[in-house]
Amino acid sequence: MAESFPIEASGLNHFFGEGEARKQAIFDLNLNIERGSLTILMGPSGSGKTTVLTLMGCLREVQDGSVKLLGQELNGASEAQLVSLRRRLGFIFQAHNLHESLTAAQNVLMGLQVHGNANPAKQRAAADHVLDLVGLADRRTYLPGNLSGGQKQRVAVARALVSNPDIVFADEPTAALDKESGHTVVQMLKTLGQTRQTTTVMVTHDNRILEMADRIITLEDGRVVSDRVPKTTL
Ligand SMILES: Nc1ncnc2c1ncn2[C@@H]1O[C@H](COP(=O)(O)OP(=O)(O)OP(=O)(O)O)[C@@H](O)[C@H]1O
Repeated sequence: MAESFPIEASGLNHFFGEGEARKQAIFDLNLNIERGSLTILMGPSGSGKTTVLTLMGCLREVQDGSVKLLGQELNGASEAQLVSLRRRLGFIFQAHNLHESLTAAQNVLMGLQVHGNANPAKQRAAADHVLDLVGLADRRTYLPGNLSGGQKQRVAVARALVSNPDIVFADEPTAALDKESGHTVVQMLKTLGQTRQTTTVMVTHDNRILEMADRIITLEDGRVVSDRVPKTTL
């Protein structure tokens, strides 16, 4: 049997507002995303990127059409089904939302909280492992206030990855970073795609990282206007 895609959207529409104020934000989106790939969603402000990311990430209810995530239909899914799916996802946002009073390692451990009462020693080992992966092994006891912007974002990446998610959704993860730190963060996600088959979907305006993607999808006014492979990965 052919393996299914980790993300499949078909005939997806989305609306905001009620009555006269009702406005369609996404129009008939059809998209299959390959396992282990790094896909960038781009497009002008208001084109629907965040709406698509949050629909795919089980953060917004699917109103019309279909989104299948890891084989599970989201349209009509129960809260219990959504909760168990979210445990298989990692999220990285522009505002990294680290807890200022917790060390880097404790912030990363927060990424395992939703996963119940696994062995604390194993959880700490997992947190140390991902901090090592993002090059911050020697900063594990630092508070966010003592880390640079790039280091904080790498802690946020480690927190998203500590549960070994099947899919990572990232919204502008490099916006606050210098070129080198942004490159490091994206390279890390790309490597995970190759080593663990982690699938990443990333919204970005950052032209500096486009060529690192496997696929670039451009939205305009809620529709896909271009779906291409960057020249350098051909
Ligand atoms: N909660 C909301 N209520 C009403 N309209 C919304 C809401 N969220 C988004 N929209 C509208 O839906 C459309 C798509 O918005 P979305 O935030 O997905 O765009 P975007 O491409 O992510 O933009 P940006 O790059 O500015 O973040 C826009 O017209 C926006 O005004």
